[in-house]
Amino acid sequence: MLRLNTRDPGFDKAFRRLVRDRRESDENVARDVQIILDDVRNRGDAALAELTLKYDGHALSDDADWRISAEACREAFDALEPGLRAALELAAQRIRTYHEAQRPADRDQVDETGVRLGAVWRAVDAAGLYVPGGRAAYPSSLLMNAIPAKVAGVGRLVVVTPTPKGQVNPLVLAAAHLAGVDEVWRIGGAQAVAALAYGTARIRPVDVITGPGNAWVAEAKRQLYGVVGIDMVAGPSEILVIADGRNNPEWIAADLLSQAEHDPAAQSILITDDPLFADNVADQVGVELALLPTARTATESWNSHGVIIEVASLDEAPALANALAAEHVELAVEDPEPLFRAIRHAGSVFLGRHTPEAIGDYLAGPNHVLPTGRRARFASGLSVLDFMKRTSFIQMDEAAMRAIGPAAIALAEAEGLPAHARSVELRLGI
Ligand SMILES: NC(=O)c1ccc[n+]([C@@H]2O[C@H](COP(=O)([O-])OP(=O)(O)OC[C@H]3O[C@@H](n4cnc5c(N)ncnc54)[C@H](O)[C@@H]3O)[C@@H](O)[C@H]2O)c1
Ligand SMILES: N[C@H](CO)Cc1c[nH]c[nH+]1
Ligand SMILES: [Zn+2]
Repeated sequence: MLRLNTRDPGFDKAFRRLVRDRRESDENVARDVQIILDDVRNRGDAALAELTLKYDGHALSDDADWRISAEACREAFDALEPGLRAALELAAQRIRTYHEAQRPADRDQVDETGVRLGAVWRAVDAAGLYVPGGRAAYPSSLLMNAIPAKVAGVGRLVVVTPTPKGQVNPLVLAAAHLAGVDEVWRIGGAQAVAALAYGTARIRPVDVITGPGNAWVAEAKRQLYGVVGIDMVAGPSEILVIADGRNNPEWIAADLLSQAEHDPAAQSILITDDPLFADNVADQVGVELALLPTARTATESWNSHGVIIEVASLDEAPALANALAAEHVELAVEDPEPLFRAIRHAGSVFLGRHTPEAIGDYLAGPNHVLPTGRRARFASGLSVLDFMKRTSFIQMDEAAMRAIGPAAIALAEAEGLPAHARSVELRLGI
């Protein structure tokens, strides 16, 4: 864990390094991913089977090894223990309600020159939904992917999720049934993203790939953008907690570890104006790590990427947070509003002492698939719009052409494109 103090002379340099380390993508991962993508593109299912055996220890032999049937998903849902079923249904209902409000409106208007113009929104035909499953299984990510896709009106929803050592997570299947997913394939990592993008003999390609994953998954999506659409790059989790000294250190330590336990590459950062509180949180992290079943991953993450930054005043925090542009930002203070107004770059913000990030992971309503690696500077969390695209339209009559056509002719001639000019002139009888 790295301890910094904004009053130290070396702070600016150390902070710049911290920011730079988050921005740079790992060259080794990029190279390995490119090899995997090429392999799946060239050899299709044979490459998928080899890579799945290599990385997941799962043999893809008969059909049931490849794909989970709709019936198996329904059976998993029917077999759910009532408490878990109620929790899953509550999460689905809250996520659906939140995302239904994101449905965009079409535009259709006639302007003052008589030109009709506007835009219509249409869903993509097929979406590939990545549901992580390496270290842990993520039924919550299935809901976060599939529900906005359904709300958008996507015709074909294709889930890919790894089943390490052949172990299928029943809650993922139950969530697939609840959300109305069409296909569930037992593949993961960069190879699954490649299969969705290029298609194979077994798997038909999709138009857009969404969802979170580890460094290999995130890099695969990044490299395949253009072959398919993607939501954004949602890689190893990050949390930045801005907390004053009046918090319970146990709560804040748990919040930091809630993201550290996802991945050794995850990052947890605390910014506080109280040095004693900083010490207490650091101690508490040690205490909680000793009790955590996920301690191995969380310890690696905290030791390699954990940071505590002491500031003279919390007024310094927004500038630091904006430079880090973290996936999640918690504002653990009495009145979070002034800090919230100053946070410009964050995937999602959690306001006040009683709003732990983990509640957003499961069922608050907003999407938990969020940009990482400082991409919150330009990207947003997954939404209904990621499954849709906008087609603009224009309709003219003769009068409208007389009003704006001559300007088009002038511009076409200025660009040296006479066929463009001619196509307008003819309609003006020139
Ligand atoms: N940003 C977000 O919105 C968000 C949301 C949820 C989860 N996450 C992140 O999702 C990730 C889940 O990771 P996970 O590993 O548990 O599951 P995962 O499904 O993302 O990755 C597992 C796959 O990674 C591939 N892989 C593992 N090691 C590899 C290697 N050395 N070379 C090539 N491929 C390799 C394998 O193919 C394996 O199937 C975590 O990083 C978590 O923080 C992010
Ligand atoms: N924190 C993750 C996003 O970075 C989402 C998640 C799912 N389950 C638990 N957490
Ligand atoms: Zn989480």
